Amino acid sequence: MPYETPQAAAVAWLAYPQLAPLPDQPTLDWLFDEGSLTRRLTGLSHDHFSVTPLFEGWQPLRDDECAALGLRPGAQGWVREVYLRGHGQPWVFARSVASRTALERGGLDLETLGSRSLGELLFCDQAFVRHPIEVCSYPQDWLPAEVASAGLWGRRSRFERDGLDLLVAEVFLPALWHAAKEENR
Ligand SMILES: C=C(O[C@@H]1C=C(C(=O)O)C=C[C@H]1O)C(=O)O
Repeated sequence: MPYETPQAAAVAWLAYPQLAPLPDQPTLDWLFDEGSLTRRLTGLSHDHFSVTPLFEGWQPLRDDECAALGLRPGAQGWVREVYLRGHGQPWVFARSVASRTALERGGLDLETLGSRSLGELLFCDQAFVRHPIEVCSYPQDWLPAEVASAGLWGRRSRFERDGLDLLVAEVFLPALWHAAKEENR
């Protein structure tokens, strides 16, 4: 199951100009990097990168997701939740969603993605345009229990191709920050 929660956990997604105080530079550098996170993690892990699906299925999307995708509240969508792992450790929790109507119009098969990275698909297809990244302190209740903790940075952005919108949210877990620090020592 995805980590369904009361919608009340209000989440404030902020674009870069709205962010005050700013986090430190290494954090900003990860949060607002517009390149493929899959590729960056593959590099950081020296090719010991993997994707583990946690949940994939149709669900009513959360209110903040419907708002970002311009859908009515409670609209159905495809939900894919995964860990992006380095050396087998969960480094990032990612949740990607798209509306059922947009997916049914065609062109993107998320159901058969499995442990292949969605990032490869998005970044290999030049037609996808990435919209500006927004960040938040990700609600603890929306994380899998084994990594749930308050105050973790999350980010999201919309990838768009011919009217098909995919909203990708990524939450940076403590093991990622640890690995990134080690790399810079
Ligand atoms: C958007 C990207 O794709 C990543 C891969 C995902 C997946 O396979 O489900 C989910 C979110 C992303 O972190 C990326 O690599 O930048």
